[in-house]
Amino acid sequence: MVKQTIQIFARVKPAKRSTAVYSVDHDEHGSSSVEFLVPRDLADGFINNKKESYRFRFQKVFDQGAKQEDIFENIAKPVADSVLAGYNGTIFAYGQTGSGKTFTITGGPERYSDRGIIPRTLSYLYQHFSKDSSKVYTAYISYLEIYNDCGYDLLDPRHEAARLEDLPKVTIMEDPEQNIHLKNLSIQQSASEEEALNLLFLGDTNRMIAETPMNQASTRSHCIFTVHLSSREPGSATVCRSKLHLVDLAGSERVSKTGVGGQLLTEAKYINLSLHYLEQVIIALSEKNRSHIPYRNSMMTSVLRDSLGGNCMTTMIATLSVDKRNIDESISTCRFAQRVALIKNEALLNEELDPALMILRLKKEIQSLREELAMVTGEQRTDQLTEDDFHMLQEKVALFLQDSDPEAALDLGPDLRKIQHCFRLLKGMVTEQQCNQGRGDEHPSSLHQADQKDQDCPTPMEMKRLRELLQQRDNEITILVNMLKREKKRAQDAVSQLELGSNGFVISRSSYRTSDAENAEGSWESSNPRQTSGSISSVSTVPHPLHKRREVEMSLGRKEAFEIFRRDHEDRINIEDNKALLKQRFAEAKALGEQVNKARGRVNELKAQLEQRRTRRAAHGVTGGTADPAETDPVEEQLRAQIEEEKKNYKATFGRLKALKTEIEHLQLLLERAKVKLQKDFEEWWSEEAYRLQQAPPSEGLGQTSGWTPQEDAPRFQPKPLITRESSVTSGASEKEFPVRGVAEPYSPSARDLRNFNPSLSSTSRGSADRSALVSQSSSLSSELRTPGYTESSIPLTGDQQTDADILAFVRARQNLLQRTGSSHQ
Ligand SMILES: Nc1ncnc2c1ncn2[C@@H]1O[C@H](COP(=O)(O)OP(=O)(O)OP(=O)(O)O)[C@@H](O)[C@H]1O
Repeated sequence: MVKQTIQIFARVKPAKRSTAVYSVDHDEHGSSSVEFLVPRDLADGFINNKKESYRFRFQKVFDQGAKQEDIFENIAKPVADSVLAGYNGTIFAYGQTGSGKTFTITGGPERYSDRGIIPRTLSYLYQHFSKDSSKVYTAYISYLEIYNDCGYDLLDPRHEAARLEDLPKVTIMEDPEQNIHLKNLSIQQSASEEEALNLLFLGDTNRMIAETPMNQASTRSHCIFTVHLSSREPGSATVCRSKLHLVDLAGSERVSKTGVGGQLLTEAKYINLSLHYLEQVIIALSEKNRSHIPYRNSMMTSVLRDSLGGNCMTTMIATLSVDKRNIDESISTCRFAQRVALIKNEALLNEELDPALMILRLKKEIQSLREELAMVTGEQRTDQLTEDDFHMLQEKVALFLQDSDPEAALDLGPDLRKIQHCFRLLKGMVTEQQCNQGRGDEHPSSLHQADQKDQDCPTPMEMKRLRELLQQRDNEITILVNMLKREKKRAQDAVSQLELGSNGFVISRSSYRTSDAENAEGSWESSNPRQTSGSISSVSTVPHPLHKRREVEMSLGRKEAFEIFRRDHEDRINIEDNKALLKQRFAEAKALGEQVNKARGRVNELKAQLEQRRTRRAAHGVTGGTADPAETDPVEEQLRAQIEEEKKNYKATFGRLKALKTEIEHLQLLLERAKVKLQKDFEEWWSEEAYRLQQAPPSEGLGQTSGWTPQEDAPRFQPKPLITRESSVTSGASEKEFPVRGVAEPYSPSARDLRNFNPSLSSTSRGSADRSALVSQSSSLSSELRTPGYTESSIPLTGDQQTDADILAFVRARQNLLQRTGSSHQ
């Protein structure tokens, strides 16, 4: 058992604006402290120039310049090492919104070097698995989001979540031993780093997709990424199981400061409530003699119960923002950390016997005991030995006696009849020898005769010995039968234990959600997951998380709009940079691949030369040449040295290629995610604009300056599920007003609507100025429709073939009419 207080670290986020007065000091013991100097309030009308100083001690404080690599090396690596050694580990980030929790735990979305603790730890763990051949490792991953005290499974494999509520709901269950079970949380096997990263990106993407402007999940929810690890030495029945929780908590700011209302206030209350409960748990734990710790008050504290005051090595990272306006929040984050540092955990090595392996072992033991028992009782062989058997046994005994080796054994197999017969033979020989010694050697008799005689008239001494032997055998049989019974009972117990799943693991055994409480309990992995119930075996490989999302079908106009939206999107530069980097990395990988192949080719070539050289030397020796085969050949030596050199070369290049592959995969995932985000932003913008046009009064809407009536231009749309405004969408008025089909059809703002639109502003923060710009562009579109020079591509189309055909027919008819009446140029 390792007793350890929770380790606390602080990280200061790089500041853009003017910062408060603060300093970071490192002492000679390796720990550091951060100090804030805050001006005293203006009091009683006179200026007090004194400053209040707040100093907080941490294991280490990482100032603004700290790299992700430093954070991993100093904070995450030691925790990962203890998880590999079989202890549970938790790292959680705590701090106000925007202070860098997600950046620290998951990483930034732009650069490979911005990878956070999760991807780096996964890399480290899988590298360790491949290096350590003394153990067999298995890793499973789960990703839980807690929002408004409800749990959601972020690894939902259906990839269709448009809202958080679409994700499977995870609930907490507690067994009589007070172990927490998370029902409906999928735990997916991950055989490689790539699969694990795919799962991380799948979870992050589900989180992002489910996020709406009303629910900025990253800010308002807690996320727990867990690696469930099991390891065992080959053939051993002892399994080491450990868990690593990497936790990104919700923003810790106080409600009063956030100035929120309505739905947001409810959410903020929940966040603050759960962080308040976290604080209560931490206060209770840091107080001596407190028997009740209020874990059950919130889902988050229930899930993290082991990490706080339990069987876990826990580390907290306090993320600090040193902007002037955030200084009080940073101070309260530091205060929280100081309390956390008082909590003592007791981490245990999570070793247990694998029931399945135990059963196998016991079965083997039972089988060998059965054989032994059968041998002792001879119960399985009731038939008589044949003449041939007698003959063969006689020969064996003779050979055994002739063998001068004192260790020589008489191998008769588990057959009591044969053993007894041989004993009789040997006894006869001994008796005969004794008789001969008494009477001289005048009556040598055959072994068989001795056997007969022995059987006919046993001496009293022999009788006594035989009785003793019989008694001994009876005792042996009783002992063996008892042992057998005991083993059988143990095996049965182990089977029932396996069925009950009564080990210390607290997460549902089946990979995908289980529908009943029974299935939710028990071990999350058996020695052979493919044989367990549930579908854990079916998820050994993870499809690319983002490819499975349904492609949004776009009309031509919408595609054009999307192109412009993309061109002007704030992420475009990053995307382009990453694309260029990816291209460069691909080229490097190609070159390295060629180098690897060349090095391999050279090794093979040198090996062939070496072989040839050896053959030639051998042939030379055979044909009477002078070369001494024992003598070292300098050419051969040189070839060997060259091979070694090339091999080193090959290994180094191959290592670089492997690292490059990881980087390429990461970049690809970043690009995929950026693509999904872009698509999502576009959809949101599109729905919002269509909605706004729908709501706009005629004077503001289309057709104000044209002969194209407002009714004709009234936009129709079907909003995306991310923003639900069904009530306004289905307003009867707009349905009636549409003259072409008489039913509400989706409306697509034309690409022209977007020409001067600046998507660098998020859909939520975009101001009304942009919207009116857009509206005026949209209205100019109607005037185009009046002119004979318009092209069909400039007409707002819906993407629905039939509707578009109707619109175009209507526009053509209208133009014909205008031409005929001579009003086309009015
Ligand atoms: N150490 C850092 N170096 C560079 N950029 C950072 C750093 N920390 C945070 N950032 C940037 O600051 C912004 C906010 O960070 P982040 O999203 O990690 O904050 P957070 O604490 O997780 O916020 P929330 O509570 O809303 O989830 C992001 O754009 C992030 O990339």
